[in-house]
Amino acid sequence: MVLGDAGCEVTLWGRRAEVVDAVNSTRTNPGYLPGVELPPTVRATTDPAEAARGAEFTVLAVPSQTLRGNLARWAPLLPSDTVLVSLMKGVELGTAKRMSEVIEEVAGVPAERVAVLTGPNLALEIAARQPAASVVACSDEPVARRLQAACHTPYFRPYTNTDVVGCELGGAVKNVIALAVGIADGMGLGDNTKASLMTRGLAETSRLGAAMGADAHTFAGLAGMGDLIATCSSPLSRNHTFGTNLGRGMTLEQTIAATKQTAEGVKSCESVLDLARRHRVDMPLTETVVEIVHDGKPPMVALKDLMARSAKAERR
Ligand SMILES: NC(=O)C1=CN([C@@H]2O[C@H](COP(=O)(O)OP(=O)(O)OC[C@H]3O[C@@H](n4cnc5c(N)ncnc54)[C@H](O)[C@@H]3O)[C@@H](O)[C@H]2O)C=CC1
Ligand SMILES: O=C(CO)COP(=O)(O)O
Repeated sequence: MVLGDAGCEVTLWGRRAEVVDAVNSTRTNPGYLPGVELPPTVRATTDPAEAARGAEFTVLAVPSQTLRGNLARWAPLLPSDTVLVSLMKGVELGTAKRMSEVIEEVAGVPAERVAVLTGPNLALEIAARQPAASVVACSDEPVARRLQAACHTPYFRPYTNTDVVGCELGGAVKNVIALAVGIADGMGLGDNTKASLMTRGLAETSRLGAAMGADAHTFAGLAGMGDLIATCSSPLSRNHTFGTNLGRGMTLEQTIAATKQTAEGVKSCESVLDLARRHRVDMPLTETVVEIVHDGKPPMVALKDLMARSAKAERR
């Protein structure tokens, strides 16, 4: 919708024929975005070759853990000069790779042909065409500027950045922190607790970023603090809602059953912790989320353990 509103010709690929037909015949996607009118320049197809044909940008927005398998099928169909754009906010389980790294590896393209779009961009608010800012990151700045022009509309304001690592980490780790804040919400805890989790969550994201060569400024920007605030405060966030349900006492199975869409942090908390261990970075909040979500640790016990950690300086 954003690309179409910005004047691009867009071909969406979808795996379900009934969704593709609905988009083409009604110009809406009733299952996901009821009532949102898509621009006339947006069409849909179930044929990936048709979607890829002649694409200046190939925008990838499948759940992170499915990217490798999907892209392996699409890669041979892509134009040789297309720029691949990741909207995904996750880290691959097993490899601990960021989405742009998976793209480079599977599509066999250099980093200059891979870009990332990220920021405080809750889908339902964007679909309502409410004003929002965002970041388009690419190691090749002219490519970032081309993508910026392609998605700039009166309601969507993208800024360029060349720090791909920092932008991707900001997007993936904030989902883990949003789970923690949601859990606190579900436990009935107040704003001091939530602000403390968000701030210390950003501190551990920045520590990981420093170890991985990211620019510290990125975490104070839209891809870091901006997205963290939106996701941790909004009832529209799937990660925040997932955490709230856990904090209210629902089991993991009940919470998964109640979640219709992707809550990336549920899987990525494990791959972020894997990354932290590979880089020898202490990420106590991420570790706590893994313990609650995957090891069944009761949230109240987890919180007590977090608070009982040894006293530290704020900046290390
Ligand atoms: N929804 C949001 O507000 C935002 C989402 N994102 C990111 O975008 C990425 C995708 O998220 P959403 O679109 O919200 O998730 P979603 O769960 O709403 O939708 C993902 C789409 O992929 C399809 N899908 C699911 N499994 C698939 C598979 N194995 N192969 C092919 N297609 C599959 C689904 O049918 C659906 O159409 C995530 O990484 C998320 O973090 C980023 C910014 C905002
Ligand atoms: O990334 C998002 C907003 O920027 C969406 O967050 P959720 O995936 O938690 O809904």
